Parts: sequence; C-alpha cells; structure tokens
Amino acid sequence: MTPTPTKLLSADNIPIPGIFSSDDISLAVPSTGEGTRPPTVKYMSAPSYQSPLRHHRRAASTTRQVKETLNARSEYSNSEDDGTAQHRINQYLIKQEIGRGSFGAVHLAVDQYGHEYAVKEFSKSRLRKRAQSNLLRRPSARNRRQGALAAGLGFNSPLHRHSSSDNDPNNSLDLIKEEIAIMKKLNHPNVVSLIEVLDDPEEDSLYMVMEMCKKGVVMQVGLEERADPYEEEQCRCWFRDMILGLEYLHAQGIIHRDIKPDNCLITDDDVLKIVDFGVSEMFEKESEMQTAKSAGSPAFMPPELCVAKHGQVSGRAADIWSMGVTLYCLRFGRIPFEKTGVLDLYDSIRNDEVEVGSDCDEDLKDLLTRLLEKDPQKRIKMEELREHPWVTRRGTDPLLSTAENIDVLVEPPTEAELNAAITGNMGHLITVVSVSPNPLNILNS
Ligand SMILES: Nc1ncnc2c1ncn2[C@@H]1O[C@H](COP(=O)(O)OP(=O)(O)OP(=O)(O)O)[C@@H](O)[C@H]1O
Repeated sequence: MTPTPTKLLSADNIPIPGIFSSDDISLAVPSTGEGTRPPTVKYMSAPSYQSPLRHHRRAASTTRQVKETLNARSEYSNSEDDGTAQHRINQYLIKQEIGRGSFGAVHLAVDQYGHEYAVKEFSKSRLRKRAQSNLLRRPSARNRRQGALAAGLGFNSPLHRHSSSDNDPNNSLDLIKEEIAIMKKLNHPNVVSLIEVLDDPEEDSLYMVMEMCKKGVVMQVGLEERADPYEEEQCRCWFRDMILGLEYLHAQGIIHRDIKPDNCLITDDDVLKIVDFGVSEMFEKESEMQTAKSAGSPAFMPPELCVAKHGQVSGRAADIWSMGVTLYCLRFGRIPFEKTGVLDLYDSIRNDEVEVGSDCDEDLKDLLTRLLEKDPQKRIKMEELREHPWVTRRGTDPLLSTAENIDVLVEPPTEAELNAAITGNMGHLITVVSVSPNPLNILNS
C-alpha cells in the first residue's frame, strides 16, 4: 500500500504570499495530485545526483511583520452562493477543519485574494486554566527570574515562561505569547511561518494564521499506530529539509523540543516544514542551550530525559535524537522504541539498541546509530550530520552551506508594506541589511 500524508481537503491552488518567492524553491517533481503520496525524487539516471534545488539555493530571508490584531471581529453569516453557514474573522473566511490539537482546531482559511492559510484556534478559557495551574506549580515570577539569572540560564524559558498575570491582563495574546514570540522570529523555507495573530475580545477564541501546508503531516505514526514506510530517497530528501530547518532554529537560539512526524508538515510542492513551537524554548544565541525541562512526546524523548531528576541536558542533542526517531519512523513506518507503558518505554529508550534490519543501507544504518547514540556527548552534532554520507549521498549532493542557511537579512519595512501587512499580504518585504533578530523581540515589542 502506498503511504499517504494526511489528506487535506481541496481548495484553490494559490501560492501563499510572503513565505518565499518562486525563486526560493525549484520544484523537482510535479505533485501527483490530492490524496497520493508525494513522489519520490529520483535523479538516479543523472550523471551526478542532485537534490531538489531548494537545497542549493535560498533567497536571503526577508523581514516578516507578524500582525497582532487585538480587536478582530468574527462574523457569522450565510453564504450568498449556497446559503450554508459561514464564519469570517476579519479578512479570513474560515473553511473546513484540517486538524485538531490540544487547544483547539486548525481550519483552512481563505483571504480576500483567495490565498489559503491554516488558522489555528486556541480557547482562551483553556489557556487561562493552563496558565493558572502553571502558576500554582511555580515559584513567583520574581524568584524565577532571579533564580534563572543566578543559574546563568540567560534567555531561556525561566525568563520567558512567566504567566499572563505578569503582563497586561487585557491582552489575551499573552496566553500564547511564547509560541508567538518564537514564531515571529522565524523566516525559513523549512519552518512554518506565522502570518497574523487575531483576538476577538467578544469571543473565547484566539487565532494564529499560518502558512498552509496542503499535504498535512508527513506521517501519522504512534505507539500503537504503524504507517507505510517511505522509500529511502524520499526520506533523505525530507530529512535534509529537517536538517536545514533545525539548523536554522538552533542558530536562532531555539530548541524545538517536540520534533516528530506529527510536527513535520508537507507543502503542496513536497517541502517539509517544521511546525508547533508550543513547548519550544528560546535561548540566548550562541549559548549552550542547556535545559532541565522534560517536554515533548515520550516516544521521541532522548534517553538523558528518560530519567527522574535528570538535571540540565543539551537542548541541541535532544532535538537531534528526536530527528533520529523521526527518520526511523519515516523509513520503517514505526517508532523504534515501542512500549505501551511510559516506564517501560523510558527503559527501552535508555537501554535497547535500535533495530534496522539486515537490508538497511549501510550509510543509513550508520547515521541512525549515530543519531540514536545514548550518550548525548557522543551523539552526532549538526555540523557532522549535515556532512554525513547518507545525507550528502557520499558527498555528491552537498547541502546548502550553514552560512547561507542561517543568514538573516532584513530591511525595515516601508509604510506601504506595513499597510499591506494589515491585510495579511506580506509578500513584498525586501531585504538589504544584515542584522541579528533581537532575541528580546517578544509580543508587542
Ligand atoms: N500550517 C498548517 N498547514 C496544514 N495543516 C496544519 C497546519 N498546522 C496544523 N495543521 C494540521 O492541524 C493538526 C493539529 O495541529 P496543532 O498544531 O493544533 O496540533 P498539535 O501538533 O497536536 O499541537 P498541540 O501541541 O497544540 O496539541 C496538525 O496535525 C495538522 O494536521
């Protein structure tokens, strides 16, 4: 049976503005259509193997102004075409549900120009309950900040994960400000872009408008859920996307903490993009990015986090482990450490060797062994990973250089461009000056 990425419902095939230009990505292969698996990219017959050009060329990043709309208006009406009920929030017509997370549904939405977006809805009351229970479980914000500073933790979560009570109580966007703050910083072809956040003060919902990845999650796999594996070449192509996305995140001081197939979405043109920064942590750039937090999905957690009182661990190494589990899933259609009880699962992650089968390609086997190395100190690092023979096809298909991949070029937007951003159309913000994005650039800054 052919594996199928989560099927999204059909809608007009119009490019989303502001994400990347057609120059950024050259399509290697046409899509085979809705509901079918993205085709394997094959260049076997070519004299020298080449990945899709997206791995060789990337236009410089552009400034993306993420609009924060605190006074959005929801409208419920009947369609003039067929009389069916319809929901509109500002310029977005909300269409069918395409997924569901723990805080609400994700819908396909279309703006006045016919551009498609994925709109993630959050229930403010559920978020408030979470914020309150977090507050009860934590020391005071002031102590946390002092503790964090004393521990030399820099710009990571203890400083940033203060509750909404530390801030303007009228600003509901505070409830998801960490996720927003992280997504606002990001502009990379392998990371899902945030376009606008909207709050209708009259309603219980907050909305995050994101770029649409029409083919949905790369694979649905879980502890009791197997999937059809992808061909090796397809895995390699998507794994390379994952490397570029994660290398960029790490360079921005962000640890994702929940890399898994569920958080890898596929666009209409078969590009893999990393999504869901709900448990991510933001650090001072260049810092060690050490974290003591246990977050993420147990089956994808590294062995060093599968112990009680584990203390500080390397965030980078933790993400790299999760990439290894994800690659294993894509290639073999199942999770490498499969135990139903959490304690048994942790035990297996800490102690069991990963099984790949005798017909596994030797380079892939080597890579998986090095990604799923139990000792985080010995685990493969990003610099070696991007050069690994399986990733580069023994050097014949090198990745875009790190310098090009993490380059951030921005120019302050013009007045006209800012006005365009208000309608959600942010496709024309141009790049000139090279700067570091300000890590303190949280909501409303
Ligand atoms: N940008 C997007 N494009 C297309 N589909 C999306 C997009 N974002 C989310 N989805 C779909 O919606 C589903 C739910 O996403 P969401 O981020 O809310 O859930 P989640 O990953 O379980 O997050 P949470 O941690 O909040 O529970 C995804 O599995 C995916 O199918």
